Amino acid sequence: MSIQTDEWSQTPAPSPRLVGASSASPREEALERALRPKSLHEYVGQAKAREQLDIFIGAARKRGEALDHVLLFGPPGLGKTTLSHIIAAELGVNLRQTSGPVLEKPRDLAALLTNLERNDVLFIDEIHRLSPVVEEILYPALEDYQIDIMIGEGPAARSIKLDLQPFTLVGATTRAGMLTNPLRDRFGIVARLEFYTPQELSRIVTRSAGLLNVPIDEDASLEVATRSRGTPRIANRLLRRIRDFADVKGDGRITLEIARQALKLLDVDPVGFDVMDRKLLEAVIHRFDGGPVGLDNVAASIGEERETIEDVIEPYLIQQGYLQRTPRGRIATQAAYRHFGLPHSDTALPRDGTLL
Ligand SMILES: Nc1ncnc2c1ncn2[C@@H]1O[C@H](COP(=O)(O)OP(=O)(O)OP(=O)(O)O)[C@@H](O)[C@H]1O
Ligand SMILES: [Mg+2]
Repeated sequence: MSIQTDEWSQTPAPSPRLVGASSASPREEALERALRPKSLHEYVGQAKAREQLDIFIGAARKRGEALDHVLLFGPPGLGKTTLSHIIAAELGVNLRQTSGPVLEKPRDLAALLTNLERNDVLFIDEIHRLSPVVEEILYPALEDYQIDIMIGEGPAARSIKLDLQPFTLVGATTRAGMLTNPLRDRFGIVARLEFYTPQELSRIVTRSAGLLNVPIDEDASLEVATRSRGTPRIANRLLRRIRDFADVKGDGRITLEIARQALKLLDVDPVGFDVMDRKLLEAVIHRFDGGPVGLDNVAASIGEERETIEDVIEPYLIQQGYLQRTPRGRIATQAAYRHFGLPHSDTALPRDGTLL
């Protein structure tokens, strides 16, 4: 199996955060690649997605057919890119990788599609950001392994059909809701990736520590796991920073005490919230009286993009029950007040004068 990354796959890096979930510098990305599990067997957690893929991949292999198209969705850093590589590896085929925003013209995608070999995997990251004209090319490609291309110009121009090799599209997105219906309907396998439990993350931390040759105590590994916002990318980043701390302040071994001290220095609080999580919750509580407050107001108030709030910050806060998304806006829950040691006034909740 070979992995080819073409010129189109270089997306601009999002704004860096200390240990945030988004992809960061090329160096961070290289380290991330080194820690990536290479087989379904090594891939921790996501039992449902793993089981599904295991069966469908096995069946496709047995029949020598292309796997059905796969859509992976979920918050950043949960393992979508990792899983796409694993799918190609398990199928024993090539992986071609690109992303929605860099496929500007139909011919960019056509060139990729016509170069695919039989049963190859085409991975399109951020597939919700495909332009409509490019998406149009994709429909017949996905359905009948065919594309229509224009030959010539002016009155002599004509459209011809080109046959493609059977292939599997793996699409990844942080927002399934932003996919058009016709595109979403063309995926036979849809896997939603969930936040990981501390136990699962602890296995990932221990595995990564082994690969990095860092001795780590079991309780320290669980501590890092508990404070990683349910996200393997964050767990691995924290591990690397704590390793530096252990080298300088200790003898290189990550003990519970070393982990705690390092996490404090990294400004990661006991439940794993980072600076941005706290900033958002505190804004809703203090500036908007606990909410409901609209997303634009929150964004302006903390100086962060709407998309970053929706894709990166909010999902974990909502999943953990600190924030609620309602039609009238965001509301800080009792748990959020408790987290900051503040009294929660229930009477403040129905803001429109109605009583519960
Ligand atoms: N199930 C897993 N088991 C072990 N490690 C994992 C798992 N999932 C992810 N990781 C680790 O987390 C890192 C981030 O995963 P990955 O890049 O696949 O996330 P992503 O969902 O593609 O994120 P983004 O939305 O930002 O593209 C990987 O480098 C990998 O080491
Ligand atoms: Mg990715």
